[in-house]
Amino acid sequence: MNIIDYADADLMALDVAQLIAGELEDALMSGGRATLAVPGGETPGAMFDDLSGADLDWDRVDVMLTDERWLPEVHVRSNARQVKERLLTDRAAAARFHPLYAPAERPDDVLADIEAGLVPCLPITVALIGMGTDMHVASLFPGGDNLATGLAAEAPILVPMQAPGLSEARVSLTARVLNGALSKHLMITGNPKRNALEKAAHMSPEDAPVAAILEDCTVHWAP
Ligand SMILES: O=C1O[C@H](COP(=O)(O)O)[C@@H](O)[C@H](O)[C@H]1O
Repeated sequence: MNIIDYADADLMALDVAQLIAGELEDALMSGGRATLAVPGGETPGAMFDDLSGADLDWDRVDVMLTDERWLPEVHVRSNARQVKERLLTDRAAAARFHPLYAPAERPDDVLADIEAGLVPCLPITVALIGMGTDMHVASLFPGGDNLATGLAAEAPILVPMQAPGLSEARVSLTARVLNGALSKHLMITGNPKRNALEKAAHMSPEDAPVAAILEDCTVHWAP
């Protein structure tokens, strides 16, 4: 595993933002568009703050989430809400955002439409992925009802996901789509996640979904 250790989370945020900006800039040099996939949760906020001011042709960048909680964007737990408030500001406000949520009772009702909107943005140029201490990545949860589909070689772009203990339904990019990214970064903080990651490296993706995305992935860790 390629793990970069940082002295603290602020330094990690700054470095990851610079790395991602550089990778997007390289991709944009060919004249086309680039796609950035980002996680929700607590970990990426500071990195979003740093990346939002990067001097890039943001109007040629598509931004999508790795996963979403099935909640309207006004909800405090909405991953889209955080992306809009902390990443798509400053220069990055010019990027094109592709939400994974649409107003419908269940993800299944609108998933095909959301997937159709993502097709032109694939493959992902840079995927930043988050992980929980339970070893879930994106919303590929251990014990999730659609985990097998989310890990399958022929998986669709998105899977709906329900898992024990979750307070709402989820939608997630599948491991196939995350692994199709030209560059993959996993960003985690704290010893419990570090220990979980090291354990996961010897486990099956069915038990530790993060194991499905570790190949060719750079891990960034701060205490
Ligand atoms: O629920 C989620 O959790 C993971 C990890 O979040 P964190 O708060 O521990 O950083 C996140 O990567 C995912 O996008 C999110 O929906």
